[in-house]
Amino acid sequence: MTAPASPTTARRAARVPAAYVLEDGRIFRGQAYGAIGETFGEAVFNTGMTGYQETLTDPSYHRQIVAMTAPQIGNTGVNDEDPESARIWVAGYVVRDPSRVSSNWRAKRSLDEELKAQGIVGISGIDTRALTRHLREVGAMRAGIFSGEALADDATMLERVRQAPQMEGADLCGEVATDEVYVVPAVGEKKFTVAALDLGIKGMTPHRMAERGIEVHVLPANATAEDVYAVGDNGNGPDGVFFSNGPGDPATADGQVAVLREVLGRKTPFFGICFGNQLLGRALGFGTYKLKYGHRGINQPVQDRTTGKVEVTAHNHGFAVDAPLDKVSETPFGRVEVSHVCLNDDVVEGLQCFDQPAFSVQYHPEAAAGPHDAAYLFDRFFALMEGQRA
Ligand SMILES: NC(=O)CC[C@H](N)C(=O)O
Repeated sequence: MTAPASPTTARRAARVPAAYVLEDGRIFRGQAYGAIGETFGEAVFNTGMTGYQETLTDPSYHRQIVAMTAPQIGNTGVNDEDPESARIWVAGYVVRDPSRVSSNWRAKRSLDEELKAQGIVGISGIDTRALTRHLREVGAMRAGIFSGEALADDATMLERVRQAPQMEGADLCGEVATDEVYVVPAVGEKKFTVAALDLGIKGMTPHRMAERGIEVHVLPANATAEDVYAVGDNGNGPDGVFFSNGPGDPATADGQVAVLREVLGRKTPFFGICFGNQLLGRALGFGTYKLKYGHRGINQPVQDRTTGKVEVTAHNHGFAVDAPLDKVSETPFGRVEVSHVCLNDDVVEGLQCFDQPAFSVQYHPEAAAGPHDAAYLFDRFFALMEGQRA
């Protein structure tokens, strides 16, 4: 009779080799984590030390393979309260050291189990510092994770990665948004009604509005201006319009830009977050461009140029608005200023219209996960609607 395997031996036996293959030929080898198989997406990294559940379930990560720079992931397991949507959206997951123990009073299962249950292919045991430095130097690019039967010789895997679609030019918000309209009721007395275009909305966003007395009607990504103005009491249309975060290249979202131009033309109060900021930029006539490796994390310094204050903020974006920082721009919808800027790299992080009740930010005031410094932006939206009603 053989002695029972020690936990260490059992773990070793369970290890399945895996490879993380980048489009430029760099290969990291590790072990399968989560589901076994193959997956493709854009290689990006997230610097959050916490909030992995919110990251995994953020629809903006659709078609991206996310590497966590925090060395150990999974410590608090998975609960049923923190997801930002009904499923995990990342195309693949890359970690250094998966926690062997889930320890939290809210934990229902381990992260490994959750990744497996949702069929998310991941890899662990790779040098995520070297990976991140590489992506910072060379830029975000296509990648693939291969394990089990999918693990092949390097040339074959590389060829498969190079056949995957690029993020630039990808029109993805329709793939993650709701098909049906739904309503998030105001908490307490209802003060305003907002039509929110779901381009990949995170659950916390309507919640932040609802807790301020706003009833939020969440509309599919392909909603028309007519659909937007059908929201609200007595046929008067909504008190405000909101455009959410979302995956893909904002340059592809022509339909939504056309809707937004109609909203601006009617001077309805508007607030946009992330993808919504990029679309406000486009509606005003600015371009958007792909950043070298993007901003993804929960401690990015942003300056609110109207108050001079610096906020520590949550980010998840790979594209940005191309607007001048040093002057007020004249646009078909009046004067506009860059209201917020990232202090790491001077990327546009917010737009403020002067002749329109409209503004937007590139980062995440809903803070899920992340610091709450930017919560005042929901109050600004509320105040805009109050001003319009007065
Ligand atoms: N979180 C978002 O809304 C991301 C917007 C866009 N997909 C980008 O990567 O820049």
